[in-house]
Amino acid sequence: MDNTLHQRSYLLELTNYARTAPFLTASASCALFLILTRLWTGFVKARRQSNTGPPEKQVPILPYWLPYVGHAISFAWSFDDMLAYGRDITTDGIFGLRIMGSTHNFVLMPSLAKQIFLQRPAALTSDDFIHWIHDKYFGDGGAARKIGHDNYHAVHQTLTSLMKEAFLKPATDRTAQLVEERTPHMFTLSTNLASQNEWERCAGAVAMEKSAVEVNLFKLTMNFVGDIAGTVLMGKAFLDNNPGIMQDLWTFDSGFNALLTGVPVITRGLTKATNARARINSAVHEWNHAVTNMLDGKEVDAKWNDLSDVSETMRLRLRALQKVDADNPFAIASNVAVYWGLMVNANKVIFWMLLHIISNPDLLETVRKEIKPYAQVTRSGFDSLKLDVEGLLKSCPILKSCFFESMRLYTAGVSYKKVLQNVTLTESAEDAATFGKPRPQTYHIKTGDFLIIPEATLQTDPRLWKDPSVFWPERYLVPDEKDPQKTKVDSLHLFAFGGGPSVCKGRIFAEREVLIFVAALISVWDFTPVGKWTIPKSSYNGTGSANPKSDLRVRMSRRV
Ligand code: HEM
Repeated sequence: MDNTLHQRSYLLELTNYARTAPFLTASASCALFLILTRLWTGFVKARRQSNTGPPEKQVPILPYWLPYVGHAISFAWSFDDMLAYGRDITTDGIFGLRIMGSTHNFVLMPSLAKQIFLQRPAALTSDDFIHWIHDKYFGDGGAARKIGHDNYHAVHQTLTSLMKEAFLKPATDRTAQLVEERTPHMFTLSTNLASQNEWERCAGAVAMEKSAVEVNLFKLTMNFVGDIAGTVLMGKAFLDNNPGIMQDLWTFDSGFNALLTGVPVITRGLTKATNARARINSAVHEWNHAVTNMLDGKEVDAKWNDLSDVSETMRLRLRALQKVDADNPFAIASNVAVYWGLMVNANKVIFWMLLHIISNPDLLETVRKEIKPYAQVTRSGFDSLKLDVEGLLKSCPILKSCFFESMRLYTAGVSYKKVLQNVTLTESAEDAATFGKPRPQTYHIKTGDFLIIPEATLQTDPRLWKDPSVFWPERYLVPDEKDPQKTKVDSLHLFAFGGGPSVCKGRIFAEREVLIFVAALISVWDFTPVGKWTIPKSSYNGTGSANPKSDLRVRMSRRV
């Protein structure tokens, strides 16, 4: 009785105090609430983290301070730091973040990633993620969502044509032909800037003594590759009629992260990105109409007279868009997405791979020796470079291994899936041992959660890759089981192109493109640094492939 009275008077005293100092009381209550949330979520994580408990368990979620909001702020601030932190503090194959009321499970083990790739689209879908990108980044105003599941997929499935011969053969042949024609004659060095090729103008090309040329290597690579790749996908007329389109694309790409948040335009950079997007969308809108009319046998404006070189995939997409009677915002965003996907990944990988090879004299010599039979250079006028693409793809293991290593270090793809049906994932014994766990464990992922494979986090995990920050050209050369005297190239646990139904459909072409450009450039040109060789730090506009934080100036001179 005495005790109860004592408690009541204490409560009364507390209430009176709160009335006299409401601000202080509210602040103290908030702080207490946050601390309790942090303690409780920390406790739950520690329990779930246990590697010695039952083999089946729920995903450990990193502790957080704010209910509902969870990790949203730190994730938006720097998602790669957040993911690296999550990876480094857990031995599990998966960890969770709470973001605005939903659970996002990040997968760290290759064996779990492979199981995710095997799930049917009825269990996991990327649609929500893709629709969000279409809405916020490509600016379709939600058209991809509104057009309905069946219509959306009727258009989407045309992407598989990127992996079929009807696209691949002409696209590879055209790329090789343009690279052969242009690589030995990259520079006009005209004193009139307007007469220069776009890539030399953008690269600030300057003629030096002994017929050397000084350029900014990243800008040169982006624009030289972009011009050819864009021509191969969309046809020459698209670039001829839109001379500023590539520069607009780089500006648009630089706004990826910011546009994706959907925050209204506030900075100058974002305004520039939005304006560039408007110009790209308008160019693709006009092109969509011209090519559709051409396919229908209708008359087209004289400037679109020759559309015979539009790629098979883009023709199929325009037919599919016509069939589902797509409105303009959906038709535009659908085709801009493919053009953008083609333009902002492979050329960056080419830059990094080229730089690692040319800045390492021993590696350069080895690769040149390996590719020599498949990249022949002579001084004979315009026919001075001949590429054997088949040979480059199949008989140049070091070149291919350098490609994988560049992908590992300089791409950050993300496979983002919503869980439509409960999913169970089990770690392999090998992965569990690699992560230092006494045994593999199984996780149950609930409907409504998200499952994400952050490729860059896996690609730089020291448990999976020895010296993960080192560019190691021979990393993927493994003994051939059929003939132990020989080595073969194995991509190991590299999933830079994602996997499962949403896997990168451009991956076969991308590999060909990268090997063709790198082989051609190092066969025709010698590169020396202005100053000394440095590998710049990399940064991402979001996911995708890395940009260098600074460009680097090099001198190029013809070898033969
Ligand atoms: C080295 C260069 C490239 C890298 C690293 C890369 C990476 C990726 C990744 C990580 C995805 C998402 C996969 C997933 O959700 O699991 C993707 C999707 C895609 N990529 Fe690539 N990509 C590259 C080059 C290309 C090229 C040259 C094209 C040609 C057009 C292309 C077209 C696409 C398309 C259309 C998709 C969407 C697939 C779908 O939703 O079904 N990519 N890419």
